[in-house]
Amino acid sequence: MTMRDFDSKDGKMIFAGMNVEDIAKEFGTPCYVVDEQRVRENYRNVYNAFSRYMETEVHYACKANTNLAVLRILQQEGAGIDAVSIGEVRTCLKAGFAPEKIMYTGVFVSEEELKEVAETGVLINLDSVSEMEKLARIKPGAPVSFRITPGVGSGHGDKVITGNKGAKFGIPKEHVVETYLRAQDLGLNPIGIHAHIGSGGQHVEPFIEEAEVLSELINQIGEAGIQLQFVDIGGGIGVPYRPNEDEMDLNEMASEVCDVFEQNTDVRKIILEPGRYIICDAVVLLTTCTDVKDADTKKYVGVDAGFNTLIRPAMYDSYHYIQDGSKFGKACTSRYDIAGPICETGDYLGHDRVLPDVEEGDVMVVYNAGAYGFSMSSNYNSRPLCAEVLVNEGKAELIREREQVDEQWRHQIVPKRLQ
Ligand SMILES: Cc1ncc(COP(=O)(O)O)c(C=O)c1O
Ligand SMILES: N[C@@H](CCCC[NH3+])C(=O)O
Repeated sequence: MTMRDFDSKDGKMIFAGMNVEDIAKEFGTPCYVVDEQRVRENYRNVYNAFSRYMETEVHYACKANTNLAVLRILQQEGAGIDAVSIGEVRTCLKAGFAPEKIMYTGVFVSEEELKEVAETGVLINLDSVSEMEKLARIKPGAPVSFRITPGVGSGHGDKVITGNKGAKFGIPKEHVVETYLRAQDLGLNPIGIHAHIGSGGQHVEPFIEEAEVLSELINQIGEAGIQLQFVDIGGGIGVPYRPNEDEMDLNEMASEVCDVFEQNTDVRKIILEPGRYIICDAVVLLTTCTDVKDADTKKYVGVDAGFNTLIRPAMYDSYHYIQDGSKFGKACTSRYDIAGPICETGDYLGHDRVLPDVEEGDVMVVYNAGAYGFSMSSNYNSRPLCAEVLVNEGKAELIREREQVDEQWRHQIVPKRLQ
């Protein structure tokens, strides 16, 4: 499979059965639009690929997108949750996830946050020795697992690789066994092991290497007298962002990774934490062309979404395919940079894109916008956070209202003497 693409009708793009221009007209732009059925399919793909081989739990990494409606859909599907903050834990509890379905994996966690998380009853996946010692005081006897640093990394760029030696995440693999024994001495109950090698990996091999490292550690921990109930290989499954890019073979990944655990360990339960794979291609960002500018050396399509709305191109130089949803399938005649309304030269959504003759008012569609799109958006330049819309069976519903400018003043205080 390659990148997901869409149908057209009368020159307009059809997303999940709806004309993107109609959605833009009804809800305004910029707005993120979620295809409910695709979220469900993506979840089922991961679950079905792995559950053929091992007892499987898919914990959606909700940092990718924490919209409550998206969380409800995944809760209905039977997903669990990977949460990184007390905010994410509370949001998922609000969405209806039972505490037993949520695993918390923080990094550099404050004692205050750890206490709050412990009170909710979710499983805590410890990231450091200090966090372990704190939790042993806060919640004696608590079941725990540990995030380990496997020395294997993979991802779409350096900024999102997490499993390499020296990374800020996890317990270095050389100290894993002593840490499990210490946890036991402190009265904690270690029941699992976890690693996450990075985000956006497109190759199976690093996941196999990760499984090999985890298997070796599971055995060493077993020899030290601690039998673990599950192995969690984290998230990181990439998706194609470019039209001809191939998808990583999920079935091959599942078969090879599970084979490593089955051949080498007694652990029969696997947890996965995909964020991107579940939500990325289920969402498009709609943004309206506000201006077409000829700037000597290049032409710009100016749009109403900048890096305040989608930061990935500016932050990681990430590629997002972009089409003119108002002239979908029409002959491409010009080359443009697509740039937003933020007062920074680095504010762009795409460089050098060949498109039909774009006109003001056209609805531009940014593909694969579901993962780390809205969840990384900001108020920079005092721009309100955008709307989110859910589409199902040809009907669109608002799932997040567009923020208003005055809502940005809510938490600010001007001292009396300055009033
Ligand atoms: C611990 C953990 N699990 C899962 C994920 C989800 O990663 P992805 O969205 O690439 O699947 C992340 C983010 O990189 C993470 O830090
Ligand atoms: N935010 C990154 C992925 C990192 C995930 C969190 N560890 C992205 O947009 O690709």
